[in-house]
Parts: sequence; structure tokens; C-alpha cells
Amino acid sequence: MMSASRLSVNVNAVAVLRNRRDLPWPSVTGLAAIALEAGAKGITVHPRPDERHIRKSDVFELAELIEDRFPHKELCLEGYPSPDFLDLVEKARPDQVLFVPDDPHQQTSDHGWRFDPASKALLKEAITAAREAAVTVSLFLDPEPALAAEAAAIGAERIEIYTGPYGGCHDNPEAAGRELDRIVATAEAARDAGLGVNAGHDLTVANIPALIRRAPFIREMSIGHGFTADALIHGFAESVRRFRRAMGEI
Ligand SMILES: CC(=O)[C@@H](O)[C@H](O)COP(=O)(O)O
Ligand SMILES: NCC(=O)COP(=O)(O)O
Repeated sequence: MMSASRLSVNVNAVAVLRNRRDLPWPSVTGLAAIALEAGAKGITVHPRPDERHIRKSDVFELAELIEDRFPHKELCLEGYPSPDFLDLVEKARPDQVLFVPDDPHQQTSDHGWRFDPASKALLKEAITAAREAAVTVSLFLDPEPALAAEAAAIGAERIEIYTGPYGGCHDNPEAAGRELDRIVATAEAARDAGLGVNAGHDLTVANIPALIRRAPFIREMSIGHGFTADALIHGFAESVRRFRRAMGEI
């Protein structure tokens, strides 16, 4: 039986490959279209300030692709809520935005929000701006159950649980089990606080089934690095099917 997809394919890594040359391939929008046609729910991108992978122009092209050819699919933008990023959100009007506490030089996202007074003030303003633009707001959180209520209190609609430490335990089942317990407890706390629950970072065909068995209410998983590694072997369309199968959707 086919159920709704939770898979949002992150195409940052496609842009990394494209940017090795001053040429338009591999095509970010072309591969995004293949993923959407094959059954992905949406496309995620994390345009970083140095544009080392996704460029602002990619964001607008992806928004146009989805509006023109895939109106029922979703675009998610990830980034630190700087004035520049908020301007991009307002202009590109994604379906969802994930605010991440990354500094501009960070190699990749490696922690969630801490909710100190300065972060709370920044987030409240950013959440208001995004919601006024009719964009669903999600906050990137470490797997710590107590954070969920704080996210709800400042106006977030969803959280994305940072699953990097879980993904990093690929060769240590015992440690993976402990990480999974933390993720599941956080997911349940967020659900109980009335939030939608997403998960992301270093998710793979191998580590998704245990997660989805314990937290079947997860709404979305955005997957880039592991997805692209899989797609180099199997192709983009087949990898969409492989990840959806791992999520128990097909
Ligand atoms: C928010 C998050 O979890 C990150 O995975 C991010 O989307 C990946 O960014 P990079 O592709 O720049 O490593
Ligand atoms: N939000 C997580 C994401 O978009 C992709 O993370 P990864 O699969 O590249 O680690």
C-alpha cells in the first residue's frame, strides 16, 4: 500500500558537484525534478552565505520548478535567520523554513538551538516574519525532550530533530540505540506539545527503519548526503524508492 511521502530530498550535494566547474551540470533543478517525479514529497536546500553549494539563483529556480510543474510538492529552505536569509525567504516563499543556529563559516550543521535570551529574541522576530509570509516554521533542535516545549512557546510549528549523532553511530549499535532513545523521547515531547516533528542529518536507508518504527508520526525527513551517496549507485529515482521503502511507505 502506498502512503504519503515523508521524504524531502536535499540537493546541496548536487550543487557541490555542479560548482566544481563553471558549467550547468549536474543540474540541480533537473535532479530535483527526477526526485519529485519518483515520489519525493519535496526538495530541501540549505543555501549557505558563501554559496559554496546552493546559490540564491538555485532557490528561485527550484521555487519556480515546484510552482510550475509540481504544485503539490514542497520546497524547504534551511538557514540561520540573518536579514539576508529572511529576505530570501520572503522573496522565494518556500512552503517551509528551518531555522538553524549555524555560524557563516560552519562546515555543516552540528547542533540545534539553545534558547538563551538572545536566540529567543532573534527567533521570535524571525518566526513572526516567516509566518506573515505564510511559511511554515521549523526549528532545528538537538535530541533533548525539554527543548520541545520551548520551541512551541516561541511560536514554532514544527521541529527538526538533529539526527547527526545517531547517523554517526553506524558502526556501534549500542550507541545508536541510546541516540535513538533520545530522538524518540524528543519526538514524543514535541508531538505532545502540539508540534509537527521532522528529522534530519545523516539519515540513511540503513538507519531509517529503526527510527520510523519507534516514531511513525514523523512528518518529514530531509536527506541529502546519504541520499546522494545512495543515488550515485542506484540513480536518483531508484534512491527515492529505496528511501521511501525504508520509511515503510511503499
Ligand atoms: C540542517 C541540516 O541538518 C543540515 O544537514 C544541512 O541541510 C546540510 O548542510 P550541508 O549540505 O551544507 O552540510
Ligand atoms: N535537514 C537535514 C538535511 O536537509 C540533510 O542533511 P544530510 O542528509 O545532508 O545530512
